[in-house]
Amino acid sequence: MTQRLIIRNGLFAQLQEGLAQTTIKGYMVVEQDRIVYIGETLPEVYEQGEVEYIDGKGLFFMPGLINTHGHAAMSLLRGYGDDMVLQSWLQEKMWPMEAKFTGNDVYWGTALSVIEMLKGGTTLFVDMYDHMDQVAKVSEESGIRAALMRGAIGLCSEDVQRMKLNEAVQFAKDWNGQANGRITTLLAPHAPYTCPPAFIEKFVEAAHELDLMLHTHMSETAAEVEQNVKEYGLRPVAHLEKLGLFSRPSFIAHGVHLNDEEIATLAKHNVGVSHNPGSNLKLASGVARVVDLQRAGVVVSLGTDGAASNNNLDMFEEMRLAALIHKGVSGDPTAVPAADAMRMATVNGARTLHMNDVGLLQVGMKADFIAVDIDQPHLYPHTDLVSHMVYSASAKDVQHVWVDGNQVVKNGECLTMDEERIKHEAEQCFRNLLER
Ligand SMILES: CSC[C@H]1O[C@@H](n2cnc3c(O)ncnc32)[C@H](O)[C@@H]1O
Ligand SMILES: [Zn+2]
Repeated sequence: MTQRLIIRNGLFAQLQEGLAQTTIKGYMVVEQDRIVYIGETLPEVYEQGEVEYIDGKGLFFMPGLINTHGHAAMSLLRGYGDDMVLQSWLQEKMWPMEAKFTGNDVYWGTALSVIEMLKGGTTLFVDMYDHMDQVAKVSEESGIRAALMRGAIGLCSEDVQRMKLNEAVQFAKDWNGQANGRITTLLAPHAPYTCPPAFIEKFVEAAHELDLMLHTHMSETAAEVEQNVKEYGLRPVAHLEKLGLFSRPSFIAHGVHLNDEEIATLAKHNVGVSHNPGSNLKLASGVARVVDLQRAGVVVSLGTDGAASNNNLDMFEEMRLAALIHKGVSGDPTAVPAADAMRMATVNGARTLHMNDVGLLQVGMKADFIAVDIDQPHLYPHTDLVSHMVYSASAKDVQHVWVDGNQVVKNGECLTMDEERIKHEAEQCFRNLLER
């Protein structure tokens, strides 16, 4: 028997570039894990057999948000190191605490982030961390879609580097395609300033062998660019290009400090950029050249980074920041219009990850979508709902969430995770970390 869901009286976001309208009023039909119909009227054939109906009145349906860069377990360190620049934040606050993290800490920290993300409308998240089996386990149990990788910092002996590479490869092999295809794996040398060139080359080699994408932090701060030039005689883009990183499908996090030539190189190799405006502002790293990147043809998506540098995982806030700051820095009010910001948080995330069946409400796509409660004072009048999602809404307005055709959030409550238990365990983990 086909499991069919029909949403009627709904307003559905249409973000395909070049379309005249940004919403359709009417019906959406989902069968199993796919969208099979969207339109103003409902063909009779869909009403036959067993059907679950949802009344979409007062709801705005849009693709699930795609968070293309983060470290979920870092939610345990939210508020632990505020108001610092990247290098001292990492060296003085994050790394000493992370060195004490166990698998149990990563499990509960990740669960805390995943429930925040699901309740806030994120249906696919990218995660780079350690103890990745725990991250995969949370992803499998919660029903979220995930692109996961063991991040490797190479500031250690060659033996430890080898161990980290093996772990990264083993994790990628074990989990790729698991959870009914909801988990995808990648490889991730952490950054050019934490990974010696030979170590990065080994990741590139492994990515070729296993046919995996690569992801890394790059050009986040001016100091990092300067250090790269001093150490290797090249800016980070040329350095990573020389090491072959862009010979694989890849995307970088941040890309704040890029010159014109570097932007052209990223475009040439089809390297995506995960723009993390909240984290870049909080760590005082700067503002990425998003308009120039887009003009050059680079796919720009949005990420939150970890909750310790953001300090939440609200992708609505990232859309709003992206739409606002580039107007501010350019003096051009047309920079990053609302529909562009929403594309960055949805379909561009999918393109960044080379996934062609998520990110849009379109026939044939996976049923990863969310319903936002638009019957709220801050979302009236219903002039332009795409504009409202970017400039006025927040994670708190998300009412229902589906991933892979399964409802995971209903009336604002996560159906797949035990919120009270997660909050309790995460608090315990943090207290225990302080004492260890
Ligand atoms: C090796 S796992 C990931 C590693 O990345 C660190 N991290 C978190 N946020 C950032 C950032 O903005 N730039 C660089 N590195 C970051 C995190 O603390 C983990 O150690
Ligand atoms: Zn990061």
